[in-house]
Amino acid sequence: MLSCKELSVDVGPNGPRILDRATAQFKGGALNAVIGPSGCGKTTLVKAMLGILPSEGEVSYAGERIYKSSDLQGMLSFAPQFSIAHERLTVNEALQYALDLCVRDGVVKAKRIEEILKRIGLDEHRTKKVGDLSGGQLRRLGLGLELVGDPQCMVCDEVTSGLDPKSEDQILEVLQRLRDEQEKTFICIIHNLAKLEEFDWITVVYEGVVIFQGELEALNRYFDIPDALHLYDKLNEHDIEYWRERWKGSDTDVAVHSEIAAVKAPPPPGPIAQTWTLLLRRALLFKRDRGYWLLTLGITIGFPLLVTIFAWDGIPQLRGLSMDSSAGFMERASEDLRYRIDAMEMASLVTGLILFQVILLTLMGSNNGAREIAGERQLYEKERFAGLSAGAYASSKLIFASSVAILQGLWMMLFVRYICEFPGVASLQAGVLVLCCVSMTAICLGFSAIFDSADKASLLSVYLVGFQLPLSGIVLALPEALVWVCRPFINAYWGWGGYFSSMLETRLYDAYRLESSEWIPSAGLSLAVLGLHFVLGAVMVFWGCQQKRWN
Ligand SMILES: Nc1ncnc2c1ncn2[C@@H]1O[C@H](COP(=O)(O)OP(=O)(O)OP(=O)(O)O)[C@@H](O)[C@H]1O
Repeated sequence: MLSCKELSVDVGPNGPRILDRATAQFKGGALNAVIGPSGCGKTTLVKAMLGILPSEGEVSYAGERIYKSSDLQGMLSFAPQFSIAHERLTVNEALQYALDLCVRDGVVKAKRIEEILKRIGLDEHRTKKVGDLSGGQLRRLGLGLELVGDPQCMVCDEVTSGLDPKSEDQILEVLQRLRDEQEKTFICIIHNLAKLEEFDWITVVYEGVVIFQGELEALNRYFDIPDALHLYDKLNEHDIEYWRERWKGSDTDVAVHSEIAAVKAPPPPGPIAQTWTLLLRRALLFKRDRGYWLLTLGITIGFPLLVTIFAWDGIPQLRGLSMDSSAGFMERASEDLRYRIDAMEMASLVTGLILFQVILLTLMGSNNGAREIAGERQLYEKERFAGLSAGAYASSKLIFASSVAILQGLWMMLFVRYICEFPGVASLQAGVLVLCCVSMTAICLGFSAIFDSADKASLLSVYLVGFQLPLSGIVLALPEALVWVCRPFINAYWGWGGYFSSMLETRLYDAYRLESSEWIPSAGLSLAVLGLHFVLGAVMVFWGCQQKRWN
């Protein structure tokens, strides 16, 4: 079934070799165990075979060479060390969404979900939230999630580790029944050597090298031990070179299994159907995550309120200045010193208020995007391995986060404009504020797709927001040489400029011009630059989602 030849994994170009010329063959329609002391390279071996880790050497499945993970799609599934599913979904929902991402045919899906629930013994727990399951139930759900695509072969990393004996037996029973009734192949990394008699074929890995393959009896004979529990003591008696050479020179024939033909499941649904499924699941998870939606709602409503609080004292004068530009205004301003000072103060208040709106929108953008992908990266990697398209995933994240950002930008514009009676072209202001929030959301989503840790992505997003004010050069003067190095990348500058330009035909704009003659970008240019920021963010999201980020 699955086999590898001279497979090696190095950590980085000059790093240590953590898998060294491993050669192994796993048995089809059987329970295969992979054992070895902790840290010996079991996970590395299976991940290298599945194309999850870059490696040198050959991998084959049913006699066909495998070059990348996607070559195994529809034939093999992988259950990583820690079962992963969204904690806020019920067992039924987790399985249903996994099926929707993996299987096209509605009748097959309805039948399969019932079969899986019964097989993994979670039928009566189908309405329980994943987060409320016990360790054993969680592992069984993990298995159920691997079964949705009906793969011929399943690789399970420590599917029984850390479980009580009863739960361990339950899981092994599920695997054995699947082997006997459906000829499924399992390759399981296990730690409990007392359970080896339940397995048909055993692979021993030691210090990154495969040093034995065979049945339990042959293992006991080969290592000259009374039972498998003595294996690790025996391994310690010699160094790795001894064991490597002994296995190389041994006449044990591992090519004993007749090759089973590959069976490939039908292709998964197309990217549009997968995007739709992911959007539905994201909306449900958003609704269930009370803390997150309360925070999002809180900042969406609270931030515009904050802006108007800061505007409060100046609102009466603001209203006086906000009418359309009328003839004689400039003349009057230049004659009347008092009026001129008032106008300049108003212009500086408005500058601050616009900047404040824009900065708060970038903060909302960082909240929308920074944790979105990195926070569920392992789940995504697992679903991608099972057939989820990276493009569908990236699109669903962009659509969902941008929808939230559009609402936030619109609400900020409407609320502040109404309370402060800001003049200017409403559609331009809405466009600029919405795009400010959406583009920052996309950039932070990009960080979330590029970095493997949600904390790193959040930290970078917070720094980016923190630098908006000083690097925009609006309130604090930037050194001349830096102005046009920084500004093209500073969301807040274009948000501010675009908004200010929407007031071109008003007294406020003229009042600002009394104080400053600096160039202000037009609303059109600002919208174009913010649009480019969004495109950059979207490219980062698509590129980041294409990369492999397994733990
Ligand atoms: N990215 C990495 N960088 C450096 N060392 C690594 C990396 N990944 C794994 N290793 C090292 O390679 C060795 C094999 O790791 P692996 O996870 O394959 O072991 P394992 O046998 O599955 O361990 P366990 O049974 O404890 O899960 C370990 O010493 C581990 O520290």
